[in-house]
Amino acid sequence: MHPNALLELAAELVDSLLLFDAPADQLVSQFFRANKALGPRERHTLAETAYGVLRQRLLFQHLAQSGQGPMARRLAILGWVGNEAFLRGALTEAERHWLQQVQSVDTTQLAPRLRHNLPEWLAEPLQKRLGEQDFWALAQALNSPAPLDLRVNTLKARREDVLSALQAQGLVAEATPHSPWGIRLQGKPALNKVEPFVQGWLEVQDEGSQLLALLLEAKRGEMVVDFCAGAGGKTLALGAAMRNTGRLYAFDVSGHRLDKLKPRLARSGLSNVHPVQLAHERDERVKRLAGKIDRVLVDAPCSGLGTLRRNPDLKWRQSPESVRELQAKQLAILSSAARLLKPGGRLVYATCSLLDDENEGVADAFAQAHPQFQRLDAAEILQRHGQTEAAAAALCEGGQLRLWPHKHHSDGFYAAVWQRA
Ligand SMILES: C[S@@+](CC[C@H](N)C(=O)[O-])C[C@H]1O[C@@H](n2cnc3c(N)ncnc32)[C@H](O)[C@@H]1O
Repeated sequence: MHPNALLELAAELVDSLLLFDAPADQLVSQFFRANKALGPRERHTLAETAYGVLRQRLLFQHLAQSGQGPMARRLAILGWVGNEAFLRGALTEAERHWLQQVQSVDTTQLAPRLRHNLPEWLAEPLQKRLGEQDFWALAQALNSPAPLDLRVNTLKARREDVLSALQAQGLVAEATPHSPWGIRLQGKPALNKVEPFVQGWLEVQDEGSQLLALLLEAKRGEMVVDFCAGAGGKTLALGAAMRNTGRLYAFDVSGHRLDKLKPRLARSGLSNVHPVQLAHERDERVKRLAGKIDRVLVDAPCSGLGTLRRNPDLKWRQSPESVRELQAKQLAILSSAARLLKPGGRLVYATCSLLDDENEGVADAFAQAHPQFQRLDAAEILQRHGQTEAAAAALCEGGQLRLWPHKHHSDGFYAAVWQRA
């Protein structure tokens, strides 16, 4: 494709993402469906360029004030991820001159908001919690692309064997440091051409997300509920940990998300999973199972701000109001899900948010209202699964799992664990 045609498409995509009327990944998929002729390399350039603009939106909008022509084109030029010589082939003489000028701006001297590229309502609590040095390390990590993490389906394969199979295919793969099921791949190979993936030995899953499932320690033959199962990322990990025995309910209010679980279940070889669409968290089907369940995972709907490396649009689509609404929902779901547990049963509350309000805030409010639930130390659980005492402690704060992209190289995650007395 001619460089200018690709740049124009990038500008069109940037324009549509900046309306923020739907999640960026959905808009990108829609865009590719409407432009079927695009090859894999062109798709990569378009998606990464648009995501780059979302990540550094404040800086790029500031720098783009000086140029001419449509704003979206200027933003696409600034965010361009791909061959620079190719980009130059798309630029007019005036644009080349402008780009040279902006590239010489010393960005370290710009206002803080133009350097961290976070909305103030988000930057402020993070800065307060983490202190200057960690805050800037976090901001930098959040504005970088995430690695590709995979989880080995232990029902079908062992991690050592999968690593060898991936390396035999010429891929650079290594075991993740914390999850006993994880593999980190270098680059972004097309997984549908990777044999161990085709065989159902692997699922895409961030290492942190794997640790949330691990904290439940689901066992053979148990009754387990994944209360907010969505498309089943954690359900699949739990089903494999249960060695495909017992009964694993995958609850969710979204039929659309549960529909996405079904083909993944078929690939995984699991037959112990029962997807159930709930009307809401106090659904009759939840009440019928009250007191009967061994383990419940509540991977609550949240702001998703821990996944900004993958979903940079979320920082512009969330607000203090949306976080407040989520907090109330999280507490309602957790309180309802807790009723499912037998005495001695385990409850895990988890989010992929960075904010205390959605994490410790909700867990503390739940704990106060439910004295029959006793806290378990997440670090102790992780030590039972291959982490040294020091490594487990470094993943936790006050007995709760607290993963940060700049420290742990996973998405940001939180989890609290309780046992029903
Ligand atoms: C963080 S996502 C779950 C991701 C999923 N566990 C995974 O690993 O792929 C949260 C899910 O909660 C669901 N949800 C929202 N409100 C709910 C409710 N009242 N009861 C149960 N699930 C709910 C959403 O539909 C969404 O799929």
